[in-house]
Amino acid sequence: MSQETPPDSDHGTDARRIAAVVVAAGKGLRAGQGVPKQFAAWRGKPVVRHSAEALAAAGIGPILVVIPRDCEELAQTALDGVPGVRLIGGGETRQESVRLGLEALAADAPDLVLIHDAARPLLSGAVIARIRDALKHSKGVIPVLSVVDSLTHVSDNHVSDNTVGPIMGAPADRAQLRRVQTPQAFHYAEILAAHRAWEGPALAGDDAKVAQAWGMEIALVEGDEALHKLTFASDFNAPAPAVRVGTGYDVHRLTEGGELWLCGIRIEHTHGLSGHSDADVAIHALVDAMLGAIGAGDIGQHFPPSDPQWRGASSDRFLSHAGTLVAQAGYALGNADITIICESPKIGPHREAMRARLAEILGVDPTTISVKATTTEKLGFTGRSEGIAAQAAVVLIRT
Ligand SMILES: Nc1ccn([C@@H]2O[C@H](COP(=O)(O)OP(=O)(O)OP(=O)(O)O)[C@@H](O)[C@H]2O)c(=O)n1
Ligand SMILES: C[C@](O)(CO)[C@H](O)COP(=O)(O)O
Repeated sequence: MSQETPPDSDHGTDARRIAAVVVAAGKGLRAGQGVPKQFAAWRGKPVVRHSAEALAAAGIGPILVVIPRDCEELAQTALDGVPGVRLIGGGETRQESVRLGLEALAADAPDLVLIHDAARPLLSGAVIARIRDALKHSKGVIPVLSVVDSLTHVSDNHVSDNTVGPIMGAPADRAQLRRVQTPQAFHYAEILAAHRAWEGPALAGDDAKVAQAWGMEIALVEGDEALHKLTFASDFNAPAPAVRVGTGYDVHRLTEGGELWLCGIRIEHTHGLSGHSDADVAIHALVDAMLGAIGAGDIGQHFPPSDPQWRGASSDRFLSHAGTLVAQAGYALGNADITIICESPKIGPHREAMRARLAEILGVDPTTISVKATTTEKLGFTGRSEGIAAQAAVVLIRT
């Protein structure tokens, strides 16, 4: 394996087609969840949905999710609505499940493929970006973490002969060891050939081993402690963070005539805000802050402006959807602080009605919500009354 590759900054320029295989065909027995662990709820949604959404958000597709052959209904429910997902039956071992997933991509072969364990839900955009950067220079890339503890062989719950280090009794050289994670990424044609050719043990370990046996050199990038593989029941009891924070910002253009909606109430004014929905800029900023706090993307992902069903829609619906997602993720609104930036109308006379309306939509006490306003001293687009901007910050408390 080669040395850890530093990320570069222009991974966005790689135009090669990149797909994903998410292996979710294990039994997940050690987790003891009643259903295979990848379909059990974890931090507000099924385990497998976390990484499928992260891959979709990174523009990766199709996403082949390899599932146990008797779990189609569970998998469909768990992954409902995630863009680019396709389901396929898996095999007896992880290696077989990976190979079946790769074979299923062959009819419309991508250039690159990410192979990921469904059991590793916290897949960040930063890890995906590091892997994609390294793929510009390498045919195979895996995320790894350093080893900080000593390693030993055991037998009958006692330390046994040391076969880890080079010398009897000597500690293993941790500088030469790494903990291996997924996604592991490869040139598609080559990893498919490697899996087809694999004649090693049924429990291959990981795809890097299969690729290495086939003669591929594998580059390393920094992994992520959060990308931990959920394995035992205790992994499902671990509490989510007690507090989460999100921010949102939005702008809409003022046009003569039309309706002006702010914080869910209609305000009489010479101008209205234009947009695909009712253009309630303050609610949109608040929705983005709430979605941001639970890592659920942004308002455009949930209600695409290109979708005609949201034309003229009341933003109340967006806010109540964000409230539902926050509750599903296991959080409640601690407080929200909204600032509306405009020369006119004056917000003060409407402030209490706005707080009451937002509180009503979210089912919270109005004291939870603050609505403030400021001008920009006639400077900029808000100063020239060309548009209204709003920003919001929220704190969510674990329920
Ligand atoms: N035949 C198999 C075995 C495993 N996996 C997947 O490979 C990943 C890593 O496997 P592991 O965490 O060991 O899961 P299980 O084998 O399901 O767990 P257990 O040993 O507790 O039953 C998981 O996402 C799992 O669903 C798979 O797709 N097909
Ligand atoms: C691929 C892997 O996640 C790398 O750490 C790991 O090997 C998969 O777990 P398994 O228990 O070996 O299936």
